[in-house]
Amino acid sequence: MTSSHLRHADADFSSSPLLAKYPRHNMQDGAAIKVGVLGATGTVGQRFITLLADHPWFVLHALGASPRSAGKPYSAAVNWKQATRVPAVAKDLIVRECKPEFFADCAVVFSGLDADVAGEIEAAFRAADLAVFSNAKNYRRDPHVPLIVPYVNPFHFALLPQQRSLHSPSLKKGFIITNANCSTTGCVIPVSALEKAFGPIESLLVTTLQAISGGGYPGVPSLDIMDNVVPFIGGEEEKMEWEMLKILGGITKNDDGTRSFDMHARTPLRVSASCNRVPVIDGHTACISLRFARRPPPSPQQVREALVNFTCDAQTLGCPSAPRYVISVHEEPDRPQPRLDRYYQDGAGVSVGRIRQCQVLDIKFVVLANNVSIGAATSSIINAELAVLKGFVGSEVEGKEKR
Ligand SMILES: NC(=O)C1=CN([C@@H]2O[C@H](COP(=O)(O)OP(=O)(O)OC[C@H]3O[C@@H](n4cnc5c(N)ncnc54)[C@H](OP(=O)(O)O)[C@@H]3O)[C@@H](O)[C@H]2O)C=CC1
Ligand SMILES: N[C@@H](CC(=O)OP(=O)(O)O)C(=O)O
Repeated sequence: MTSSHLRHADADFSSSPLLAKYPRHNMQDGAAIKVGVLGATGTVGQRFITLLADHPWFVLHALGASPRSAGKPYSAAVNWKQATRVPAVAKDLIVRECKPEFFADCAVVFSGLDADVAGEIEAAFRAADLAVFSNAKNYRRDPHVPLIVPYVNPFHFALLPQQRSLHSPSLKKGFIITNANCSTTGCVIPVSALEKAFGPIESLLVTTLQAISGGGYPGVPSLDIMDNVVPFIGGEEEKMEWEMLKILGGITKNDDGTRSFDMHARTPLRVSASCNRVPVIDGHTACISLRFARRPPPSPQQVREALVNFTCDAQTLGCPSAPRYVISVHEEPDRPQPRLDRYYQDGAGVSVGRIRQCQVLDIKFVVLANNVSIGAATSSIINAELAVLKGFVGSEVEGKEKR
């Protein structure tokens, strides 16, 4: 085991010819990349449809949902819950069953499938050599599947060639990439910014206040959540505790030439999470306290500056869905708040406030992230944009050579 640990520096695509092929502005007709959405009628699926309707590179080509919805035009199948109307590009598309043959022309397939069915369906799509970007939890722990938060660890794309070659039979274009649990995503973005600025974080305690939409539609019954807080979300705490380690962890090159995720190659972090459901429609809040490895730790003012100045590859490379600013830092003592801050950067950014000293660990603060946008659909879309820029989409060769 061991040897080199890959870091952000490995992800150098600044000279990629694909940047010239897929510029920031809209592409000419015919050059767009056809995409499909599985689970298109759900909470996350509807956010995909809204975001993809105006996407400069991707064009909606095929939609899938359960056999209950299949065969109907999208506008008839969906129980649309967005403030805007069903986009014209989607409303007349006939919803398909989630079978690879209906998506064969798609270079990218986004999945907002219910986790009860995502496992088998996503595996079938990958086996059909399709590139799948999933929101579901099923493959997040898979040792060959990158768990990517686009502002944090795009260098984990380096595992894709191995996923393709170890698949039986080996794949030319297909793979599965997952994004993280929505609460994990909101937390790991500021945490990675602090790690980048001040080095490893040793311990992290987090208490979440999670929106109802996190449970999909219709989710928690109104009589359970109105006038109430439910101090349990099945499986959520465990996911937050290990997902952060996989995301912040490194990649180890083994003696036999294969690569593995190594949770502790880059971080000594230990996480303890307490998760609560609250009567908020969208936007997960998390109260975080953490301890840095370095002594003395940074001051609250230094933490503030590091968060304000955070930038990432998705921005500098020109991913069209990357926000201009990733982290908004509030000085007001009563922010962030879900109702006021969940649409920061159209839901693609996160809001941080109440940065102060912690009397037990080092620093504490509050973070708010839109669970349906950066917590789900927006992350998948930016991951796909990064995959295009890295040459992993629609290409058998380029992705193997660029990392
Ligand atoms: N909501 C959120 O904030 C987040 C959700 N996620 C994850 O994203 C995924 C989707 O979540 P969400 O949108 O909230 O869930 P919803 O329950 O709102 O939507 C589920 C989707 O799956 C489809 N579906 C259900 N059964 C089948 C089947 N047998 N075959 C094919 N499709 C089926 C539904 O289609 P139909 O309408 O026809 O029943 C629907 O489109 C889940 O895995 C969830 O854990 C991840 C991060 C955040
Ligand atoms: N469980 C989260 C949303 C979600 O679906 O998470 P996951 O994709 O990790 O199962 C919530 O209820 O807010």
